Amino acid sequence: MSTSYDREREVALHAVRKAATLCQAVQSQIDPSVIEKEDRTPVTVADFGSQALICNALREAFPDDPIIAEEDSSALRKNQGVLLQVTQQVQQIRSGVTPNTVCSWIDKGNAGEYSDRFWTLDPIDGTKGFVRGDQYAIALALVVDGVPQVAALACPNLPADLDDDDAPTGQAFIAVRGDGAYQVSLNGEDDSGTRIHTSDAETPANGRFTDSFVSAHSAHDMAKETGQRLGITADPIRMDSQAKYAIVARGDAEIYFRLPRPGTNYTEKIWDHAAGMLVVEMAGGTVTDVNGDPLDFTHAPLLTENTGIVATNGHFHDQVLDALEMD
Ligand SMILES: Nc1ncnc2c1ncn2[C@@H]1O[C@H](COP(=O)(O)O)[C@@H](OP(=O)(O)O)[C@H]1O
Ligand SMILES: [Mg+2]
Ligand SMILES: [Mg+2]
Ligand SMILES: [Mg+2]
Repeated sequence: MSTSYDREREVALHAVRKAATLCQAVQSQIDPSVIEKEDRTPVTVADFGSQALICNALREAFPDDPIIAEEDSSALRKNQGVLLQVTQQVQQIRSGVTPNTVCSWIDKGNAGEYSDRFWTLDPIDGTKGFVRGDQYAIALALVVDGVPQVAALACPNLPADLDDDDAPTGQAFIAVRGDGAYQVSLNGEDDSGTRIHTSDAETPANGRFTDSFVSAHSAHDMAKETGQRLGITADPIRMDSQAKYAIVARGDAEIYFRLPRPGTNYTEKIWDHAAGMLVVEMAGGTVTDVNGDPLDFTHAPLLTENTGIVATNGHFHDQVLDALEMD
């Protein structure tokens, strides 16, 4: 029996659109008040505000669904000035909300561990890009029995056409397993959007690959050498956030490499990949780790069974894995 996820799709799209409005308002300010977390990574007013709005929207629509999200309110409760800023931003969309309620909405995202049906949320993916004024994403996915089924990926700074400087920016990517992937204007009223497909290139040669803007997040040298072995001559498209999955899904690049840096053993987080992976798969692409294994979401919040990520247009995935020459 197939399950319809129409309501989940609608709620997810609406929630990421509202969160994007908040993020755009914060990004237009000069100082987005960065806090450093205990792991020394940055978080901003917009990360917290986005998580509060989306968790509340999910709480209202699906009160029984756990949410595994990146942020929690502990750093915020210790910083009343920033909490006030977050509350003011959330009030632009949900008037009258108090700081305490904002914190409780954020912490609705702290389900922490795997269950048969849960949402996973990255309220801002690519916070470093967000702070720089570059690409970032708001990434929400519903995972059922360990498999992402619904994805809403908002990319507020992504142009409709990467090669056109005048193209309008602000896209959302929506995918439901078995039902294709769609690009929807972030700021418009149309919820259906346009179906997207990965590139139809049958060989990687002369294609393009994308990897992280931040060299600490993925081995740039290894990606470049692998690209050269595959006959790719174009410069990599270095970009923050799951916007990388989006550009593979709509055919602007053939490959996304996220390669572990030698000597490090970082474990990827589910919210950095669940939504993007589903968008690529439903656009015709393939996503595995560097060993060719499928991403395993049953160890949420971490992808403990996987090492690195490779996403391709789906036409030469094995060839790309072979070229990686991982030992
Ligand atoms: N050493 C590391 N290796 C790989 N990914 C890392 C990392 N340190 C942090 N990250 C993750 O990389 C994400 C950003 O990816 P990208 O470089 O593709 O934009 C971050 O998401 P957040 O920005 O949501 O914290 C964070 O979860
Ligand atoms: Mg982070
Ligand atoms: Mg992230
Ligand atoms: Mg984040």
